Parts: sequence; structure tokens; C-alpha cells
Amino acid sequence: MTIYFYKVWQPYGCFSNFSSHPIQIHGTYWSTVEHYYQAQKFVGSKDAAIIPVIHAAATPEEAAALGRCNSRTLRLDWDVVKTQVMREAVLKKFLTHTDIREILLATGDEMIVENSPTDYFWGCGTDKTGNNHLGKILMNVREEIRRLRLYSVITSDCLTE
Ligand SMILES: Nc1c(N[C@@H]2O[C@H](COP(=O)(O)O)[C@@H](O)[C@H]2O)[nH]c(=O)[nH]c1=O
Repeated sequence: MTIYFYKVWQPYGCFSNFSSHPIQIHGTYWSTVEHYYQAQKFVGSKDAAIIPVIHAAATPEEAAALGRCNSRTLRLDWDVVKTQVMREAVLKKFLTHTDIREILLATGDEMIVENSPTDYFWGCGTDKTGNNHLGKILMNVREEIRRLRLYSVITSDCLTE
């Protein structure tokens, strides 16, 4: 059965990038995946001064609003790199937080879909025809963690907490 998620307070809300699960990437802590993702839009752009402001945003909603402001200039390669940026952050989130890692692994091989009513890139959109790239990343991360877990059993290593 397909697993749908969207808002943090709904079922499987921990799959949302707005969930309160901090990550550390390249030595910096980010309150949520959303903070990190929105800030990466401006790396190397003339509006890079917004990055520390997004980093300090009190909520992921505020971080998203700052990152979505149309008057700012995005980095030129954003469309090329954004899926990889998201994958790195989502993988880090589920490697860092044991409780939600178990929730992700317990979904087995079910299809995971971000049930966004508006977003046809990261989600499925209102008519469910969207690309669902966030759902695809979550399923890919699920596989990656299974691979890492198998590797850790073979080598008696541990997943990084
Ligand atoms: N979950 C969730 C949203 N969806 C998230 O928005 C991000 C895409 O932002 P952008 O590329 O700027 O359009 C991405 O992380 C996607 O998962 N948006 C919301 O306004 N509220 C929400 O609760």
C-alpha cells in the first residue's frame, strides 16, 4: 500500500523535510533538512548573504519563505544540483536519527509519496501525476541504508549515529 506523507503532524510526518531532525553537513548544524536545502539555493550567488539568515530561521516555514523569495538570485546550477543536494541531506537525516531510520526501514518496499497539493517536482501534486522526487529520494535512501546495514553486519562495523 502506498505511503503518503506531507505535513509533520500527519502520518509519517517524520518523512517531511520540515520535521524537527537536525543534521550536520560539512561541519555545520542545520535545524531541519528544509533549512539546509533552502540555503543551498544561494551558494555562490550574489545573494549568498541570505544563507546565514536562512540558517538562523526560527522555523522551517520561515526558512522556506526566505528561500522562495522571487526577488533573490538563485545559484546558476540550482536546477542541476538540487536533487543531489536534497538526497545528501535526507540521507544524513536518516543516518543521524535512529528512531526515524527504523520507521523508514519498516516501510519495506512500499511506494513512498510526498502528497503535496501544489508541488509537482518534489511531490505528486493535487492530481497525483507529479514527479515525486522526494518520495523517490526516500526510497533510494531506504535502499542505501539497507546496503550500509548489510555492510556493517559483514564488517562488524556500526552505522554512524
Ligand atoms: N512539506 C512541505 C513542503 N514541501 C517541501 O518544500 C520544499 C520545496 O521547496 P521549493 O523548492 O522552494 O519549492 C521541499 O523540501 C518539499 O518537500 N512545502 C511547504 O510549504 N510546506 C510543507 O509542509
